[in-house]
Amino acid sequence: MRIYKEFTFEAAHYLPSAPPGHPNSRLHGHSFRAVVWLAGTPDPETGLIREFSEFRDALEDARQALDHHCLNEIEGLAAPTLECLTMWIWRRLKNSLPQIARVEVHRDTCKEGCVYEGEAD
Ligand SMILES: Nc1nc2c(c(=O)[nH]1)N=C([C@H](O)[C@H](O)COP(=O)(O)OP(=O)(O)OP(=O)(O)O)CN2
Ligand SMILES: [Zn+2]
Repeated sequence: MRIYKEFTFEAAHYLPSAPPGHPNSRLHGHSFRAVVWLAGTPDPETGLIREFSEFRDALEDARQALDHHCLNEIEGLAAPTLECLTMWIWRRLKNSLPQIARVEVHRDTCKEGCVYEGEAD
C-alpha cells in the first residue's frame, strides 16, 4: 500500500550541457510539482503508514531548500534536470522518510516529468 503527498516550488535554473546560445543555457524559471510516495503496511493500532502532518513537515524541508532558489547553486544539483531533481529529493528525504518508494517531479506547463524509485541508491 502507498500514500502520497505533493508540494510545489518555483525555481530558476540553466542547463550547463546546453550549447552556448541555446535558451536552455540561459537562466530561466519553471513551476515544479513534486509527488512523494511512501510504501508500507498500516500500523495495526494507528491505521497509519505515516501521519500526514509528519510527512508534510519532512517535505517542507525539501521545499524550502528548492523554492525561489537557483537550482544550479544547490549542492548536488549542478546539472538541475528533472532526472537529477528526483534523485536529489529522494536523497534529501530518505532519512526522515525511510518508507520512501517513489518521487515524481512534474513540470506541468511543459507537460513533462520524471519518476524515480530508488534505482540508483
Ligand atoms: N530529459 C530532460 N530534458 C530536458 C530537461 C530535463 O530536465 N530533462 N530540461 C530542459 C529545460 O529545463 C527546459 O527549460 C525545458 O524546456 P521545454 O521542455 O522545451 O519546456 P518549455 O520551454 O516549453 O517550458 P516553459 O516553462 O513553457 O518555458 C530541457 N530538456
Ligand atoms: Zn528549464
